[in-house]
Amino acid sequence: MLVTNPLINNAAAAAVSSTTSLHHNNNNASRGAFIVMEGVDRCGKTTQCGLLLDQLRSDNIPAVAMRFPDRTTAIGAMINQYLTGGTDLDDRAIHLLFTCNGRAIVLGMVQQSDVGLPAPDAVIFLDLSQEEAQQRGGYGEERYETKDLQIRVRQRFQKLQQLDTQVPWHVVSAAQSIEEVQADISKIVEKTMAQAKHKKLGKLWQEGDYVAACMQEKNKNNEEDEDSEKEN
Ligand SMILES: Cc1cn([C@H]2C[C@H](O)[C@@H](COP(=O)(O)OP(=O)(O)O)O2)c(=O)[nH]c1=O
Repeated sequence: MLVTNPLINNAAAAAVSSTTSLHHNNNNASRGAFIVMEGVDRCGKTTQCGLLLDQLRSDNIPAVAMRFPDRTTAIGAMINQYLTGGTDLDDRAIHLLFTCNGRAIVLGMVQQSDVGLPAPDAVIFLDLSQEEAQQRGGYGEERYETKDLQIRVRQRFQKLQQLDTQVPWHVVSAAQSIEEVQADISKIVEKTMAQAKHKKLGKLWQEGDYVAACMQEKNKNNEEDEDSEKEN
């Protein structure tokens, strides 16, 4: 979910899985806030974004939601075909389609294609274990909704959170009741909107962060390779 200036409609979140977003423009403020809601499939992004949108509007705060991938565009239709199993695509090709559609898919070198996109004022990460997500409705219908992949997605999110020195990440337990998650999100959104008024909107993966992230990723991969060689 994003809460943002309405001029920005190509917001990006550097992560796997669908992102629901919300744009907000408060006339009394210099600008609105841009907030990304993330998490594994079925953690509750769509539900919580809808609740937040209703709440902001009932408080007379203009807000707009955006969803990634946006399956209504021509590129979104190609992503949809891939996710629902209709077509096969090379990993790099699907990554670029996600980027063109407004978001990224994995860490490391592929971050390059997202450098310079608007950076969120906050990321709200709805944290849910794979076991709990699997018990929720509709799980397993799409290509990425497999146990192993979703476990890796959650680990990648945790890594991304450590690498992201630019954007504040807020981890909310999505295993709570809908009302408890909603209350946690409300507090974060309120604080983020107040802070965003006085801040310039940043750009995603500025060169320094990007290079640092790639180096960390490369070192980690080398360590993992060495560990698996020792095990073999
Ligand atoms: C928010 C929430 C959703 N659900 C269910 C409703 C939906 O059938 C399913 C997925 O919710 P949804 O909001 O669509 O998740 P996402 O957008 O992250 O994929 O989970 C719960 O069981 N408990 C919850 O607390």
